[in-house]
Amino acid sequence: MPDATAAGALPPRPDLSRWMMGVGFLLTPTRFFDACHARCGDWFTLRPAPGRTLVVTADPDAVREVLRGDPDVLHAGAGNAVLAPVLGPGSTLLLDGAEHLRHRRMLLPPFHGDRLRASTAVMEEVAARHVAAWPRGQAGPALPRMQALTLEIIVRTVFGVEDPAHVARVGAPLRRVLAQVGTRGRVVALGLTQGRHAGPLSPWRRFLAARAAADAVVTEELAARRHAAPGQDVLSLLLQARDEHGEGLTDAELRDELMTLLIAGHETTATALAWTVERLVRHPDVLATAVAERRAGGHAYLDAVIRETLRLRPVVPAVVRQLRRDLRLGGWDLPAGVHVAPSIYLLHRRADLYPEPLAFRPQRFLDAAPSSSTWIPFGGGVRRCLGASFALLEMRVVLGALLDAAQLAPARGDRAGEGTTRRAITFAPARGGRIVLR
Ligand code: HEM
Repeated sequence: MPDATAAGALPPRPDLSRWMMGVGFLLTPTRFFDACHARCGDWFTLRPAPGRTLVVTADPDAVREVLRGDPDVLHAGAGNAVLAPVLGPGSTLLLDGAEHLRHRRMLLPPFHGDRLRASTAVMEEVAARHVAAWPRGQAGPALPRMQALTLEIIVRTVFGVEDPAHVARVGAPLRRVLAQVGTRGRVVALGLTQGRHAGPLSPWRRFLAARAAADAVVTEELAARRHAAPGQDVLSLLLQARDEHGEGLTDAELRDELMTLLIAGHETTATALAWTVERLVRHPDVLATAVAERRAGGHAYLDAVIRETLRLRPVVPAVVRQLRRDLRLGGWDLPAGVHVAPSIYLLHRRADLYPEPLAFRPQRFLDAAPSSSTWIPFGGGVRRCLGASFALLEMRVVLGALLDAAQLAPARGDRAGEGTTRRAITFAPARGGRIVLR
């Protein structure tokens, strides 16, 4: 659908310089969104790329309406089109309508109920082994360590493989794809060279080569599994899953879904874990309470720490929906084609929803469970992250293993909180969550 250009109907555009509009969005994203909010309030319009109109909102009523609205009018798949080069067109994240529901129904069961509980043993074993091997007494970023750990968990959960060499053979090409979008500079370079006919060393061509290598490994695993006896892993369950017409997913669809689960399923969780330790080492009282609770065998406070981190440092800063027809929202008549983006980042920082919103205070979530309309790090409605329960359990297990095995401290001279950097579509700690383990 062509994007809308009917500017008159749209919320204001922030009066920021062209440079700030382009570079701020990519390089200093939280400062950029704070500046837009300060200038325009809860609604503003951005043009992040030619022909793309993004209406950002932090208005709680509108956010609720968008997340719970008619999925045939509010297309999330079209809104996520930017992910297509990495995930492929058959990814749940990129589908809409009946096809989206068909895929989602088949993907959900492995990540819930008994199946989810069965994943705990893998999470515990991997977490304890990785944490034991992390260097002691030396400052370093938590993020790469968390990425290696969550990658092993998701590869083992999805493919049911245990042999370390096999896990590495599947995991390494996936990390190489993500490395292509892993820094601010690379995101900018990729955007500038995307789709252009350039030499083999151009960022876009290098990205395509990395993706082809990852594709090849996933396709190979898939082919091998089609001929093997089914196990309890996610791929075995997906191979057996059938829709209401008795049809399963094709190989091309399965490939894209596996890519989605592997990538969406570990990079986000690793970043959330890095933010959690970044926050914990700067709040010794919170850290001490979490350790004491762990020794007493509980996890309610640790869960609240995780929820508070996801509130204040959401890994995915916004969800996006493209309008398939004109829609009135928050008093604005938005034309079909526009992209509407409920801002998770701005919503979570509203003083009317969270008193003293910038304070890191896990207690908020001990007194009351998070509300599904004001705490939305996993999005919402029929598009809510289908790995949310998996991610929350994994975070509890990994942080628990960390608190059991080591004392956490901030790196020397590193008392101030870390800023935010953009890694592809995620917001990550600027220095990777630097900590020292003792
Ligand atoms: C802390 C970790 C995670 C965060 C913050 C996160 C966040 C999100 C968000 C914001 C969305 C979009 C929701 C919307 O548009 O309303 C999403 C969708 C999705 N996530 Fe996650 N996610 C995480 C972990 C995971 C894991 C572990 C998996 C898989 C094992 C996963 C798989 C997916 C999938 C398949 C979708 C698409 C759902 C759909 O469109 O129906 N995510 N996630």
